Amino acid sequence: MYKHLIFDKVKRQPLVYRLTIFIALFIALPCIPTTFIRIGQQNWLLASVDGAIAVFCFAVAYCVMKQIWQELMPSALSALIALGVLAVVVFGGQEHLFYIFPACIAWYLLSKPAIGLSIAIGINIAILPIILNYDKEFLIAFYVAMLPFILLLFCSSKTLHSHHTRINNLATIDYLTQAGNRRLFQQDLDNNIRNNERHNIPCCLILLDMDHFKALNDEYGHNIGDKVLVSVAKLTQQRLRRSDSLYRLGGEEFAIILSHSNLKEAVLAAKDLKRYIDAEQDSFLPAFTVSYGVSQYRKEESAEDWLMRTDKALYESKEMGRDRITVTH
Ligand SMILES: Nc1nc2c(ncn2[C@@H]2O[C@H](COP(=O)(O)OP(=O)(O)OP(=O)(O)O)[C@@H](O)[C@H]2O)c(=O)[nH]1
Repeated sequence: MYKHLIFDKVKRQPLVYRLTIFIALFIALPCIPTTFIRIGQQNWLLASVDGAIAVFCFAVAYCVMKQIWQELMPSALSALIALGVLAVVVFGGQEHLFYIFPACIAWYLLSKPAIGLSIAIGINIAILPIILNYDKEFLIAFYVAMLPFILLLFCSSKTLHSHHTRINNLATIDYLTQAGNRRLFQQDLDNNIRNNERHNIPCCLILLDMDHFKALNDEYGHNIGDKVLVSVAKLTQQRLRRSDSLYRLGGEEFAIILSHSNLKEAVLAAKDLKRYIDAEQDSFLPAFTVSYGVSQYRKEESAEDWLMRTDKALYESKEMGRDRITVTH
């Protein structure tokens, strides 16, 4: 019964944690009998090294399972790897090689991949002269045993990468239109301002706001309204250059940051976009128009001031009758 409870707990962990628990147990379990064998041989040094490794790995598995002390894990694993290298180099315990590599992989899984990989490669190169003195059969057995871990490394790096991309998308992409969200907009706006201040790279902003969207929603329903929003984002994305990015600021308001563009180029881009959106609308959806505000970043202006200035231009478009572009200089 208790066994099942533990198994269930492990099964509920994310894949990366499950792999780490597996690796920690893979290292810990063989260390128990070897500790007793060393005690029998009265080899106290290696007995304490093996005992320490077993305790260490059980502690790592426990902490990962309980998801506690995560921030201590890289240090714990570093200590484990150091202990392994010490055992190999100083005491000549060649079987300790078997956990250095998995421990590096656990390091890689739990922390930054680049650091984990560098440690794994660095340690393997460092202990190469010692390994080369071992007999051939041992080396073949060692690398064959390590093969599943190398495969694990590749599989887990793919999983980690896709997890990372998913989390990043959830945090920065608008779920409806797949444009960047307001948080990403704020970040990119700051980055563009920094680039302008440091390298004098011009950047522009276009704000877009759907006209009479409330009326469209009221007449055709919220679902059709959503489809219109998706369609606006799609048409806009089709027209943007690689260096331009689209964001949904909320409701029916969008923004485009044009990195590397001056005001003249931004006005041309806005006119071209307006023409395209007006001409290419989906015939299955109700017709709509959009108002625009265009501006270029002015030196030493804050992000809020720049946004407010562009918003004023957009407001002017609305005031003047909508379905038009207003430029602020
Ligand atoms: N379908 C849909 N509607 C939304 C969404 N977010 C906001 N809206 C609606 O967008 C409408 C915006 O209305 P207003 O701010 O009055 O703007 P408007 O009717 O476009 O008028 P003007 O901007 O002055 O032309 C509101 O009715 C909101 O409910 C959304 O995600 N989907």
